[in-house]
Amino acid sequence: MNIIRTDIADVLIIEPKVFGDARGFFMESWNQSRFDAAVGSPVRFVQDNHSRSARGVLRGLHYQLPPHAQGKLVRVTRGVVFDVAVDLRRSSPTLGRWICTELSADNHRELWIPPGFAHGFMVLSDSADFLYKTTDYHAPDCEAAVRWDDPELAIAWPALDTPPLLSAKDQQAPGWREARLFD
Ligand SMILES: Cc1cn([C@H]2C[C@H](O)[C@@H](COP(=O)(O)OP(=O)(O)O[C@H]3O[C@@H](C)C(=O)[C@@H](O)[C@H]3O)O2)c(=O)[nH]c1=O
Repeated sequence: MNIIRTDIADVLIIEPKVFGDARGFFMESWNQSRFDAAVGSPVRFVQDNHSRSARGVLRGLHYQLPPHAQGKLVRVTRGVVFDVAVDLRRSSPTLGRWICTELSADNHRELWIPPGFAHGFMVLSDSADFLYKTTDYHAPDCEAAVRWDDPELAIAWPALDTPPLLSAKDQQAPGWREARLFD
């Protein structure tokens, strides 16, 4: 597997080794010892999630606060998404900065987003299956969100021909200035 360090410390792009043959392909989508070595410390995942979304759906920007902050290892098994992680760590030199990458069934890329980040994605294909592992359980009382289009964050979302489709919750998400940060 190939590890790409990003401009934000601790956020990693992972490219698994893909073995293609006449039948199709094989890859290890997660290998604990290699993954832990790349991250530099042991990571314990407790939940696997799968969502399906149509073109133009935007989910985000989401996070859970302590004591149920989540690290997420995210990937796409059908379609293409534009994926974003925003640094919410108060003491980080990159607080308020974001990184983005395209994740697709074809590029097999995975993104490791440690605890302390908001995460979201926009679907660029007709449909996308989004799979991710999390380091803590879903805890509705700890859920938080930041507006996807906050002007201060200025995330360079791809332009689509229609406005993105958001959940009611995401339409009411607070702006960056009101966002709860991680100490
Ligand atoms: C996230 C989650 C949701 N749910 C339920 C709650 C709700 O009824 C339904 C849909 O939830 P949401 O609208 O929050 O789903 P969604 O907007 O897909 O939320 C996800 O968005 C991406 C960007 C993330 O980073 C994830 O951590 C998660 O927040 O699923 C669970 O049961 N377990 C979970 O872990």
